[in-house]
Amino acid sequence: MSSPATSTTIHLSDLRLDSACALLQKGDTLADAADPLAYLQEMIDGLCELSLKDPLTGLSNRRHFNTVLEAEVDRVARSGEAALLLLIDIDHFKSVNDTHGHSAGDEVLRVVARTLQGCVRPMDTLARYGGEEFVVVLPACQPAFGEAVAERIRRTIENTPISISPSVDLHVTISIGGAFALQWIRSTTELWTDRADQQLYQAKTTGRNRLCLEVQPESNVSAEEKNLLFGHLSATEPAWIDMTSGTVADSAAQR
Ligand SMILES: Nc1nc2c(ncn2[C@@H]2O[C@H](COP(=O)(O)OP(=O)(O)OP(=O)(O)O)[C@@H](O)[C@H]2O)c(=O)[nH]1
Repeated sequence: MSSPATSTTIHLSDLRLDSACALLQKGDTLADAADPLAYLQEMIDGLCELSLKDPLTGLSNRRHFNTVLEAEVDRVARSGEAALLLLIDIDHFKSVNDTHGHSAGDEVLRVVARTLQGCVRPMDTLARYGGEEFVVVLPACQPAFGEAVAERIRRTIENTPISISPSVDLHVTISIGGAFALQWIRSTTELWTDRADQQLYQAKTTGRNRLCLEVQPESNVSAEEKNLLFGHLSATEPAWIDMTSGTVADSAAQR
């Protein structure tokens, strides 16, 4: 990590908890900085970012993703809107590491992450779930749209060359498993993720480089029951935007 006396820029990739603690304990180091308050603020911002982001790819990390997914489960239970969860796993990634080395593997992960980010909407949350696995939650996502997006993601990765050296371009494929949230029902992030994971397993075992989406489960809640469950909320809730059509709708009319 560069000395604060010479530079106030935090290099996140260099930031380690022990070095951050050492800096905080060393009062004279901060006093030497050109602007100790700005330096400290920058360090706090950097630590916050570290706690939310995966350092290799810059995507959200699994912890942050779980928080977003919890909120989405709540939203779907209240609004009955469709939402899709996709688990995305690079096929035979171990052989990339084994054949080309770990740093080539890291580059593949960075390029896949960037490419995936380009395939989803700003309102979607994409994260690195671990190792060579990524996850994305798509709020306000009707089944036909979800399938089209997932297939576009699969095809885009397949067609993206990944340069790991001046003379070597790699192509990788991904398997995708997806499941829609249970509308009107307060489920859990674990159950939702498990359903998507079963689909990913299906995609892997039936040949890889494919997409398996669970058929969206029918809601058993009748219109009358929805009114009983949520009718009392409509008087206090503001109008909201239907993200699928872009129209502003009265929340009561959606139920
Ligand atoms: N370069 C690199 N490799 C990683 C990282 N995290 C996990 N891996 C590697 O990812 C590989 C995952 O291998 P497997 O779980 O066998 O999966 P796979 O080879 O993709 O096979 P399938 O998923 O069945 O298609 C392992 O070799 C891990 O070491 C990372 O951050 N960087």
